[in-house]
Amino acid sequence: MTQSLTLRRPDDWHLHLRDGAMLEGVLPETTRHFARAIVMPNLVPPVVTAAEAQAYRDRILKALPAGARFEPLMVLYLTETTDPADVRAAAASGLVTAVKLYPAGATTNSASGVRDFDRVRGVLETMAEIGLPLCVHGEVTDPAVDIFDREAVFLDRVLDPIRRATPGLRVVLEHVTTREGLDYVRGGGPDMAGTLTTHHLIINRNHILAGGIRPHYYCLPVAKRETHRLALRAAATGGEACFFLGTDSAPHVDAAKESGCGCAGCFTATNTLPILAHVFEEEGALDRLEGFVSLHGPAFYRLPPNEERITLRKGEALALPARIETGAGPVTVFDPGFPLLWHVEP
Ligand SMILES: NC(=O)N[C@@H](CC(=O)O)C(=O)O
Ligand SMILES: [Zn+2]
Ligand SMILES: [Zn+2]
Repeated sequence: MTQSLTLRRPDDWHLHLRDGAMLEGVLPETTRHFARAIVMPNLVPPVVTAAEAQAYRDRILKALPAGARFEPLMVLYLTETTDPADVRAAAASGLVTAVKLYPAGATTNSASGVRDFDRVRGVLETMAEIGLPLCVHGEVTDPAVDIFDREAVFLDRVLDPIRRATPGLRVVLEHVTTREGLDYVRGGGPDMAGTLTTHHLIINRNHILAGGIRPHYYCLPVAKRETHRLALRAAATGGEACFFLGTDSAPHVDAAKESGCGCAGCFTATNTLPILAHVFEEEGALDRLEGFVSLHGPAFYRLPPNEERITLRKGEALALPARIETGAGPVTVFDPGFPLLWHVEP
């Protein structure tokens, strides 16, 4: 029985760090285990221009805990007025690693996102030309579409037309939650990838709604039926290079989650690796964990994998805090519902 596992240091290909006191509070939770992260730009106001990405990057580096080696990979928030020349320059200088598409109104802080996809055609063509990936929040916002169907409908109505109109565009379908999404990524060829979150491997929609409403399990895209969760687990643990970890760790203070209109987002930075080791062990796939957390992502983003190693060891159940205290307020850590026997060696 495997009791310890050494891997290249992982990266997180979809992370929310926020800003200010929240950034300071959550950043150590990620830098403890991860070498790099794709940092989502949905701040208020959003990170739209290269100059804004540079300033945000500086704030992240300033907030790093002493001794931490961590590289934030910056992302521009795509708006209908984004300037293709600014995107081109930001990519050429190495400042940005991707551009993020939020359909306007789809999720937290997405009001400045895209309504009319014809208006971003020039930016997308530039990105296809220079090979800069587009990270996509894949849900339609049409109020007539049931919230559980919004990802599947997005593939047909929005993503497929965009990809057909923009040959060569490299796309990451973020936080895939459905079989339809998985199959779309699998069929998309070498320019298509998908990130999978930690929490969608653990919860289905019953966990949110049965026996009482659980605001800390509410995120977008919302968790789907059990059949989808099982398909996500198979994709994560199956060794397919088109799938890799993007935790979508999305901190909100408890008061904003435990509310009459609670915010979407699960905070998983603290315990993602112990949870994933548990899942991969359950699936008899511990030998594939390194691919999922440390190799497939860099390969898609055309970056070298990390040289540093971490060791996971199985032992006594971890006593992790149920919430972390930040200067912005307490943030509840995602509860996987089982004891965590794997821990990352310090
Ligand atoms: N995933 C979430 O439920 N929330 C994210 C936004 C997002 O990634 O869609 C957030 O910023 O809080
Ligand atoms: Zn999203
Ligand atoms: Zn996110």
